[in-house]
This record gives sequence, structure tokens and C-alpha cells, in this order.
Amino acid sequence: MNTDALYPPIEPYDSGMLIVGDGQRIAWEVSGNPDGKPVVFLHGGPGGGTAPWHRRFFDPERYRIVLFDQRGCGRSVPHASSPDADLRFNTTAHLIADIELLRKNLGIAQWQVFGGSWGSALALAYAQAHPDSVSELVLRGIFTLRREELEWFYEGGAAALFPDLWEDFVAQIPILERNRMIEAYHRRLFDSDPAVHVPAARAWSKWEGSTVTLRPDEETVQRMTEDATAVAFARIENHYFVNNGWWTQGQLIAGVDAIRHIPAVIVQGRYDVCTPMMTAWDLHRAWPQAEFVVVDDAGHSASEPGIQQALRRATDAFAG
Ligand SMILES: CNCC(=O)c1nnc(C(C)(C)C)o1
Repeated sequence: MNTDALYPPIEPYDSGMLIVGDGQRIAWEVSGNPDGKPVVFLHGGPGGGTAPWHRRFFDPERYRIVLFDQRGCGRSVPHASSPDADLRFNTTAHLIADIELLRKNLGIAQWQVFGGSWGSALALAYAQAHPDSVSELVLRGIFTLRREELEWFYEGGAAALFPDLWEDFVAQIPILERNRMIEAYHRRLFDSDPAVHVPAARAWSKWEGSTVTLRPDEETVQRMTEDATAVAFARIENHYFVNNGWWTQGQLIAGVDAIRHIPAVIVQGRYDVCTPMMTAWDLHRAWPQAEFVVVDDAGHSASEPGIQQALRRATDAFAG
């Protein structure tokens, strides 16, 4: 992955596990300047977890950079890949409450919220629920879990662009069940037998990992298809999708009035196959006050050079 556009690697100066209730603990860390502008990074998936390079979108001299792994993934426990995984207490409302609890425990009054893909959906939902907690929004690869978005990526739309990879994705599912892939995968991802849920999780994660970048990125695919990572990622994503994020259709775009006043930048790859530009465009049309940046030579991932340049430009500008 090319990270030339980003700030140099840094290490956290503080970290821990926050008890959020329901038997859950979330892993958090802080890096950069303890007196800097607070920012919280909301990772994708859901279930994707954070990585050290996520710190590098922010100037460490000017930002107090907070990363955390959402419930059930990364270093948060219990991990969604565990045999007794129970996702009843893993919903959008739980994650929004966790973000506020983390903010208060870190003594932060307001913070910039930076989120891509699922992270953009969670950022929109969090900001609409707690607008006074948000100083700015930086959003990438806009995803709001509307049916047309889910059907595009998981029910055959994107198959037109990746017919070869789509064959591998559907191979896990008997032909008579292929008209409702998300539900068919749900039955297998939550089957107690690892011989059933692990191959399904690897196929689910391979489909996404193989299509989030404009050019093939074997490193991303390898990381995403490691068994425990794949099972947690696939289970959490599928759980949120069968529940449409617990939102009504279009709710996040319809709710823009609550956040229209918040300074914001929307960054979207023109050739984003995972969360195609139709949603970013709908958000832009509803929220013209937010700066809208289309990166014409990029796909979905924040690892794309043009996406990284646009995101760093946004965080530098907000740092003043
Ligand atoms: C449908 N999932 C979109 C999303 O949030 C996402 N896309 N790529 C990722 C990873 C970077 C975690 C692979 O997350």
C-alpha cells in the first residue's frame, strides 16, 4: 500500500480497554499531541477494526488522535469470531453510545469525526444524534445501508464488473438460495460448525477485499481473509445488513438538517465499486454546504493515493 500522502508512522502515548456494558470492552488508543485538536477515527465494515496506519491521516503536531475498535472486532472483546459470539448487544445504537462514553472518559468536549464507508454511516448517525459533540466531519466512501446499496454489492449489481470474483462469492451458496445472498450467508456465518462458518466468512471477506481497491491489492485480501478476522468481519457486517443498520430507508440523508451547520468534507472515489457514488451524490445534493470531492482515479479504499491526498487535505485544513 502506498502511503506517501500520509504523515509518518507514530505510536500511541495512551491506550486501554473501556468497559461499555453488556459484557463488552472496546480497545482504544490516543496518539499525536495531547493538547491538540481532538479527532476520532471510525473504521469501516462494520467489523473492520483499526490499524496503525489509520493514525497517519492527521498531523501529529496538531491533532489528538483517537482510534478505537468497535464492538466485537480488532482488539475489542468478546471477539465476534469466538464460538459463543453474541451480537445482540452489537447495534448502531450501542456503537453511538460507546463513542459518547469514550469521548467523556477522555475528557473531550467536542471532536472531529472521521469515517469511511461504514465509518461514514456511523459518523452521520453519531453526529445526528449528538451534534454538539462534533466539531467537523470528514467522510469517505459514503455508505448508508439503503436496500439499493446492499443489493448493488451483495445481490448481483457489482457482479457485472467482477463476474469472475462473483462466481467465487456465490459458490458458497446453493443455487436455489442465491436470490437472497445476504440471508443465505447469514445462515452459514452463524452456523456453530467452523467447517461451515469459516469458509463462508473467507468467501464473504474475499469478495469485499478484492473489490475495494481500483487495482488488485493482495495484501488487503490476505489480511481480510485470515480466519478470525474474516469471521468477525463477515458476521458483524452481515448482522448489520440484515437489520439495515436499524435505520429506516434513507434516514441518514433525510437527517442532514441536524448537522447542516457542521463543517464537513465528503471524499468519494469515482470508481468505488463497494459503495458506489450514487449515495455520495444523494448526500451532496441534500447537503450542498459540505465540501464534495470526487477522486477521479480511485476506488473505495482509504488506501488509494488520491483518496489519501484528499483526506489529508481535509484534516490539514480543519487543523487550521
Ligand atoms: C460494505 N462495507 C463497507 C465498509 O465499511 C468497508 N469497506 N472496506 C472496508 C475495510 C477497509 C474494513 C475492508 O470496510
